[in-house]
Amino acid sequence: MIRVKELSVRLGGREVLDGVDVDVSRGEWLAVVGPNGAGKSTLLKAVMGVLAHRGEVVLDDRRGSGLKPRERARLVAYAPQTPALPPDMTVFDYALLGRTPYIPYFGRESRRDREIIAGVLARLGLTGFAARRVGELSGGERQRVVLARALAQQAPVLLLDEPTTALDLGHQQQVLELVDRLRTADGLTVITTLHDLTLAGQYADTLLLLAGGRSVARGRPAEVLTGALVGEHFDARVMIEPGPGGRPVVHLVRGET
Ligand SMILES: Nc1ncnc2c1ncn2[C@@H]1O[C@H](COP(=O)(O)OP(=O)(O)OP(=O)(O)O)[C@@H](O)[C@H]1O
Repeated sequence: MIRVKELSVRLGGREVLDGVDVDVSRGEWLAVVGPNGAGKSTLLKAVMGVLAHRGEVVLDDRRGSGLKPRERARLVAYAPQTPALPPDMTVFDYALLGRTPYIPYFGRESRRDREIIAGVLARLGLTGFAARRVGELSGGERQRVVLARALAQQAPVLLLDEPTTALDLGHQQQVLELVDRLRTADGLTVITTLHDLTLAGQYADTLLLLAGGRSVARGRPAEVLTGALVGEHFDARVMIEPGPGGRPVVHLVRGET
């Protein structure tokens, strides 16, 4: 579904991604993990086609560079880490922007578009927020609204940049479970960046560990979340043990005092 070959991105005179390969099958969930500045967001932006890059991005057998904006928006939905939100827009109208690729030029949204938005808001626990202005929301509420816009696109590929950072424990679980349900029910292909390594290991099929713009490990959660790899690339002292379903749980270990 997504094939990335030899992807390199140069920003500020520096290679921030350097020859990265990614293969994600239809219905697969890939979590991109790595330390701050590793290039995770850059990878998502390049796959989304909003950053100049070298190398090849193929989405559903089509070269990413050949897609027109509306075609791309029907194929890939992207929820950025820190989007600029128009503060006076209502939650409903902001989520409705996700339907733009389906609304005719100079046309209006259909009743079906409005039903889809109502459904997405309900699934994210946002029904009561529909008439609120996005500038008046908390960080976690805003994050769910950004996700609502992406889900409203009903694209077969979902790129989520740190979808849970501002969310409390329950909402983290709600959002990741929802993405997982959509993936299994509708066959969505998902790439998320995630700082929480335990969550990444619990939900994703495959992990890609980036460090310094390069791919340093790729595989099943237990193959990537090892003490050696996490210790080396995050410069962290951790204890890793098998959790639910044998998937690893990563604990930070306090140093000697
Ligand atoms: N517009 C830019 N100009 C110059 N350098 C940039 C630009 N955007 C990003 N970078 C640099 O590229 C590197 C990769 O950034 P990126 O946002 O992809 O990292 P990340 O892995 O997502 O980090 P984090 O975990 O902190 O979100 C960083 O060193 C960053 O400073």
